[in-house]
Amino acid sequence: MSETTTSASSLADPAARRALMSGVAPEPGSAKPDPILKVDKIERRFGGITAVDVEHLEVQRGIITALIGPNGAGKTTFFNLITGFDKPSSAGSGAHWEFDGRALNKTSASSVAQAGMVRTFQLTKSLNRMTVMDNMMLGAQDQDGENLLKSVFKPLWRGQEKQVEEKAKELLDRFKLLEKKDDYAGSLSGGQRKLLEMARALMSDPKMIMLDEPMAGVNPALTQSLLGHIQSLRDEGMTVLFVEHDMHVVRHISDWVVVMAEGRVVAEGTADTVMSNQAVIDAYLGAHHDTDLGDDEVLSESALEEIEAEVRADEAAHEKHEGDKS
Ligand SMILES: Nc1ncnc2c1ncn2[C@@H]1O[C@H](COP(=O)(O)OP(=O)(O)OP(=O)(O)O)[C@@H](O)[C@H]1O
Repeated sequence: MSETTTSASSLADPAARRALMSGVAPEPGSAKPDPILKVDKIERRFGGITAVDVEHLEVQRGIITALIGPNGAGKTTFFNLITGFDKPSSAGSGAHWEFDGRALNKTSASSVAQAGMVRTFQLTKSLNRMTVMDNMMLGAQDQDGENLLKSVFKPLWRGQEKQVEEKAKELLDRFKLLEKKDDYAGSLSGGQRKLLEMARALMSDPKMIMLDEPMAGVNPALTQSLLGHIQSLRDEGMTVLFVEHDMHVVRHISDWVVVMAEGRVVAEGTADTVMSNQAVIDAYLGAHHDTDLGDDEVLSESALEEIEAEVRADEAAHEKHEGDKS
């Protein structure tokens, strides 16, 4: 891990994170003490729709920032734009973004990844047909993976196949996937896929990891484990930016929340601050009335432990049943 990331590891202390962000104005586009990402005038139109229209946004280094907003708010398009997977309509007329002091607006997805800003990718059909290990090694050797992914990752580890394999094994071990390394990725459960997506993104030693809905399709037992992994990454000094619909998750792990609606940043602040903000409530109510803006109690440690115990008991019963049959 780079010096930049480890130097921030004092932020493993929640009090230090609160102190760091306490002076930041809870308003759209507010300045951060040490921003790792700064975005200016980034706009994306699709025909008559303005999907993204972000005037200014800063993401603080070393903490977990959630990007939330109703369906169609522009969150995924924004991710695509800043990671070089899409180009802003405002390119050439003021669109500018820099990561860790380096301008990225004219670079490719591959250069963005090399600069240390890496996003997770969902397992697509061709990735499902590859083993877990091959998913990790994508681009390291002549794998027939997705060309896009290959072009992003290959330059990062050219000529270092042996070390790359060791690193892949270490990460799979960390994410409890090592014994699945020769299984097809398509055979993994929803939660294991999310772990694999995260592990694969970490292959390139990013300074910031961007997760698009890390909890979607994850069963309750793995939710706890995934949340723990995300928090550990932050505690080791990595910056995390994630899109999530589940407000309980957002409340539970975010140090800072950015809210988008109709392409714009409409609010920023701690989870408590933004969820009591009228603009946020209006944005959600306008888009979908049934949104539960979250109550952290639901994700209390004891509730999660109970769920985990239930799932373990279920698994044990299932294994016993299978054993009795054979
Ligand atoms: N390739 C595209 N062509 C046309 N319109 C698009 C395209 N991609 C996104 N859009 C539109 O841009 C807007 C923002 O979409 P986007 O997927 O970024 O929102 P989102 O906040 O990620 O939504 P969700 O939470 O539902 O994933 C939507 O109106 C969407 O229909």
